[in-house]
Amino acid sequence: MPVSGPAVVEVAHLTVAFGERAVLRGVDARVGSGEVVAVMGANGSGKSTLVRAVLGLIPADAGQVRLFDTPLRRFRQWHRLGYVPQRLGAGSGVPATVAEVVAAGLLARRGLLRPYGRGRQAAVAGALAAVGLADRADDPVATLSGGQQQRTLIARALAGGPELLVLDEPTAGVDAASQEAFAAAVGGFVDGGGTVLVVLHEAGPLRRLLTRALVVADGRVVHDGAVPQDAVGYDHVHPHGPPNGTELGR
Ligand SMILES: Nc1ncnc2c1ncn2[C@@H]1O[C@H](COP(=O)(O)OP(=O)(O)OP(=O)(O)O)[C@@H](O)[C@H]1O
Repeated sequence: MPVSGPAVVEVAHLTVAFGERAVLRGVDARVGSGEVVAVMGANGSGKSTLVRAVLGLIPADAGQVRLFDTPLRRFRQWHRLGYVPQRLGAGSGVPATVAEVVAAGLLARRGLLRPYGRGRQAAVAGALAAVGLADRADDPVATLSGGQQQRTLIARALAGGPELLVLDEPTAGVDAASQEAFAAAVGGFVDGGGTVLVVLHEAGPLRRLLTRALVVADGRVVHDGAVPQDAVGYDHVHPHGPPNGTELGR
């Protein structure tokens, strides 16, 4: 693989267990500046756990995570990251508009943008335009389709002007129009020099943007390199190979 830019995410020997059950078993991974890296693998293989541990949302049992060359425990520059979780917490009961949800993405920028200032409004409008939802700004988010709600979350992540976007299965169950709008928004982010770490079942509309794929199986990275042609996962991932630590296609 070509050497990428300075490390944005570095993971070494990362181990996470829930109770007795090890879900990540010594994962090593690196995402360089400007890369668009997919994390692929079967249901339950540990993909979400990996990105959540990278973000410090769940504690690691062993190993190290560095973000922007800083150990996770000392990392404070959260405005440099945008995170889109698997889905909008449904049923929060808060009747927020699309613009309000997106504005929440600016909270990490507190102090840089005044609450109701023009800079803030422009950041919200720009992020909504990037995902093709400019005309829905004032609608309650609950009235949007699932795909449009997912785009709202991406706009929220983009609004703060992050350098790294972390996306967890952003296109799962999303209609084709939203998938294309999503791919265009990520493409614009990447063209502007952004770095992306994205959990995916299949490359789908992001394929042209992906620079590399990490395939996770049973808590280990079993492939780090070219993006697989087919949906990865299920039981056919490398069924005849050695049980762990092996790279596909070499
Ligand atoms: N908070 C938790 N407590 C206990 N077990 C968990 C927790 N989070 C995840 N797990 C378990 O860890 C394993 C890996 O889950 P994870 O969500 O990382 O998988 P995934 O590869 O992202 O799967 P999917 O493709 O279905 O989203 C699963 O067996 C899951 O049940």
